[in-house]
Amino acid sequence: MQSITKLRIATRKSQLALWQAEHVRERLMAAHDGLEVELVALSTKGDKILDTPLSKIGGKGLFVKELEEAMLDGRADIAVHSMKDVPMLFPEGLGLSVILEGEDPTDAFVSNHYATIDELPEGARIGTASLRRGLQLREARPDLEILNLRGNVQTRLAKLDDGEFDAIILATSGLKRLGLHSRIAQALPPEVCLPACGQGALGIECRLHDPELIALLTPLDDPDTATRVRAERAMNTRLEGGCQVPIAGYAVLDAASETLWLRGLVGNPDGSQVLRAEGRGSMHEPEALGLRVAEELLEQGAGEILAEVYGNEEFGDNA
Ligand SMILES: NCc1[nH]cc(CCC(=O)O)c1CC(=O)O
Repeated sequence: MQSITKLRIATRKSQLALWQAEHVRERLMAAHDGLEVELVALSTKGDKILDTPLSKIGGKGLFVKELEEAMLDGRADIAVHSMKDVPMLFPEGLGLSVILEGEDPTDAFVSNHYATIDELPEGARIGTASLRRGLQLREARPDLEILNLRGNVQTRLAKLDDGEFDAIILATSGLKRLGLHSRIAQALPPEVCLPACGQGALGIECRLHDPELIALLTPLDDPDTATRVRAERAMNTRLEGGCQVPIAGYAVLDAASETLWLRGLVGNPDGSQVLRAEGRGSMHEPEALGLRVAEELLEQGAGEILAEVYGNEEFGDNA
């Protein structure tokens, strides 16, 4: 017998966050007859401060802290996160309970004038605040001018439409969720732009000592996506990747052979040094594979590159 009759979801107020929370609300109501689910919309530090590079505001989990406080003091029961924004460590008592089926994990090239990144003319202006995206773009096209671009998805699109940029890069998943498929000029293949760890996947955070609540959430879990994300996050954790780092990690699951293929990348922001490593391993041991790929990157000098980035004030967004 299910005794929880009402659940509150803490969410940020951006359209994408609201879409994601609403999606989980509908999934939960479909899984549990008569369950009432309510959204509790909160402003986070990362949403309020838009004129400063994220690195200067400081603190990991700029977008999740307020949501976690709401769960800890009982104003909310769960929080829905884009997995790529979720820090590696959780406050005492909280943790991830389920990972939902993932959307397309790629990055999207978005432009009003050019169909692909290769069509961009020499010296074109491209907007992104992500070190990960910036360094891979520089590597592919050293001639491009890479400019800082912050704000939520709609703000970023508005800046593109105002002519500030010839193109911008956004997560394909975010655009699809918001019904903005038509904005995607080109889904960048992982060979051109390896996605962020956890990109495209949603996770639910909750109080871990609440078995009844966790049982209620379990039907939403997608084990294949969870496996993929666990490998990517294990790699990120070993590299001590916070959220504002030039690290990419992308795992692909082959269910038939029960193997996982993980590719990782670390680079310095100007793209002058880009390290890559990859590995295959059992889908039953995703963390072991993540560790192995991380170790290979560290052997190539990833630690030195990251130490330099962490010591530098200028680094940017986590996308
Ligand atoms: N950094 C912001 C952010 N966090 C999650 C997404 C949506 C994609 C996802 O679910 O991973 C986005 C937007 C973007 O990167 O364009």
